[in-house]
Amino acid sequence: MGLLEALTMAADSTVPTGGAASAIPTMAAPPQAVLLDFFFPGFSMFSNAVQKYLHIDLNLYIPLVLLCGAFTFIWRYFSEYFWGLAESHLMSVVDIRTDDEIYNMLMAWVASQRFAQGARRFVVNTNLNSRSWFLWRYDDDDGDDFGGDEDPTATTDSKKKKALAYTPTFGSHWFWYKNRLLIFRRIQNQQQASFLVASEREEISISCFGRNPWVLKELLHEARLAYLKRDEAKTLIYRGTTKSGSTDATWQRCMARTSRPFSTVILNDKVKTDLIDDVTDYLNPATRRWYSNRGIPYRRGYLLYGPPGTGKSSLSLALAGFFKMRIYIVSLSSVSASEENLASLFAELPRRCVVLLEDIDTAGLTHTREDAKNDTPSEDGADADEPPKRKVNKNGTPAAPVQTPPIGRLSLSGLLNILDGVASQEGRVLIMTTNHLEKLDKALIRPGRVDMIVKFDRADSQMIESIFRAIFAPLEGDDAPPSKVHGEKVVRFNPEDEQKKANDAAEATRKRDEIVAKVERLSVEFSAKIPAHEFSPAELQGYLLKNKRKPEAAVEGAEQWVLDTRKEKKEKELKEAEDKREAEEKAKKETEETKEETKATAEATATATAAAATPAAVDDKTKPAEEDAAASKPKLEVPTVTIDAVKAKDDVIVDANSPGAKTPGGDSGYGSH
Ligand SMILES: Nc1ncnc2c1ncn2[C@@H]1O[C@H](COP(=O)(O)OP(=O)(O)OP(=O)(O)O)[C@@H](O)[C@H]1O
Repeated sequence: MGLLEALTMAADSTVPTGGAASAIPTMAAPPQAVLLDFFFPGFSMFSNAVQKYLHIDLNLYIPLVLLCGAFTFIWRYFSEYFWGLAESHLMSVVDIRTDDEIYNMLMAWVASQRFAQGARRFVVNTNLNSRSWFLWRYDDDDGDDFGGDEDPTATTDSKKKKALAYTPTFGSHWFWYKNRLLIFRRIQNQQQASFLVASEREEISISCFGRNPWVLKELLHEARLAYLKRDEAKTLIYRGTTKSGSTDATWQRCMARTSRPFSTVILNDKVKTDLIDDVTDYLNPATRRWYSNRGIPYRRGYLLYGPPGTGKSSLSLALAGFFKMRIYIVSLSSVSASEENLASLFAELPRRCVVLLEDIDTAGLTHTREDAKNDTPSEDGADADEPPKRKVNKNGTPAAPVQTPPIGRLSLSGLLNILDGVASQEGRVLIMTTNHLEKLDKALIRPGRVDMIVKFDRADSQMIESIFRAIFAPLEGDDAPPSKVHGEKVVRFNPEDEQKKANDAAEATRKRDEIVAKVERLSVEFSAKIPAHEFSPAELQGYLLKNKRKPEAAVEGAEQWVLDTRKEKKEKELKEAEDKREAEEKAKKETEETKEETKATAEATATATAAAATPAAVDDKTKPAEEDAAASKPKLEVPTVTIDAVKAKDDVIVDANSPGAKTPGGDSGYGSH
């Protein structure tokens, strides 16, 4: 017999169909059964069935069940209470914020621990970092290495990127660290805003027994060091941006690039050495003391100027990589570069870093706010907020026509305040870049703000040769043997193999020397075909990269490339000039149209005002005959309508003050008029 049938029969036996009789079993049922039936509908039916077929009286066990429930409840309540007491009085706890970089550091550390890898329930990620957007590292050159498992099916190249990281799931996880028992707790906070993704809603803490939190601090320190070690050979790049949907500016970590060696930036050797020496001296702790003893602000500024694509940004990145500093980049021509934003960005800068201010010749800095309002560019492009002596034309040349910046954008005085003001962090290396040195105000590049100016130029013949060599000369690691494939057998020592390896190495060196000699010869040929000081290194690099495995083809096609590029540039210039002319004409036309519209509106308003004043001022007898004629015309013309509207409005005002008077729009007085 099925359970369902048994239940039905039991129900039939306890619930007779008769009217008054149906009340008997219910009344006979013990009060505890009634109570249980109330909380668990159908319980008495179930217990009757059990008693009938299994001969077990569940009613006997009810007190036991209730006792267990009460005990569990009390246990939970008291354990939570005592645990809370213990936590607040006998334990040390560190809470980790998910919107801070320490979250990334700690999670990377946790993922590499045995307790995390052995967890039976865990969270798996390919990217461990906080989903808080400004900590999100979406563009790292190399994937993160968490010490997680590699995907055996992945190709060798993508293996690192696809590494999986395992972290314990929500709850408390106990582990040993330096012979101390610690608890890693991960809680999902449901009360936070629902639009936040899971990892933003989580709360993380680590606790230890004892009132001294030294072990927690040591753990955090270790996690931080391990995290920074991973980025050691990289240059961390931060960009100043505004959060989407907000006006607050903040630094967004956008990349961790393998540091660019200084040697790969082609520049006069002396300039490079001077620059490195200068920065080395500046970063020396003794120099800092020297500055502070003399009350001189401890800052150093560099100005890199030259045409686009000549290596200004590359040098800044190489410099940051060389000195193992983070680089913080803001483009002053970006929409978000307002005075407020820049001030808050500068206030957030760390103590030791490189700040790269790109495009400082941007419109707002060669053009004052006052000018922007009046739309009358200053004679020399200097800031009106500056003392008059700065307004004198600096180099005797007429200032280049400047774009009017939108009101509220960065002004020169604003930038100077930020660079010198309290918000500007001492100890940073400031690099400013521009394509137009002549546009800059002297105040911006005076010593103290800019201590060294480096000129970048289009490639001369030596640079052309160097660029050619940089692209085609074989470098260490260019053709490295493929890394060991998963599961490959370990090769045992064999003298014959060793001899073969030595021969191969000698052969490779000979071949390499041959290639170097060939590239050397071709670089001279290439340089002879490219006119000096006409093309930027970026343009040359672009051309050579198209033939990166065919140096001979690159040399062969050089003359044709020069002709094509010249033609292209000419066409581009013509098109730009044409576009500019069209834009100017359009703007002029629009201005004229606006002027005409304004004039027409002014005339209409004047006529309306005059007409409104006429009835009071003019005597009935002297009313011109045409006015009568006009009154008989249908009221369709614009000025007439305006007059009526004005009159009607006047009536409304008068009416509103005289009780009982009617207002236009019917008896109610409400409506549109
Ligand atoms: N002097 C140089 N040495 C080596 N590479 C260079 C040099 N100049 C330019 N390049 C190459 O050209 C590209 C663009 O260079 P980069 O961005 O540094 O130029 P830039 O002067 O900062 O340009 P812009 O003024 O437009 O910002 C890079 O890929 C870089 O490798």
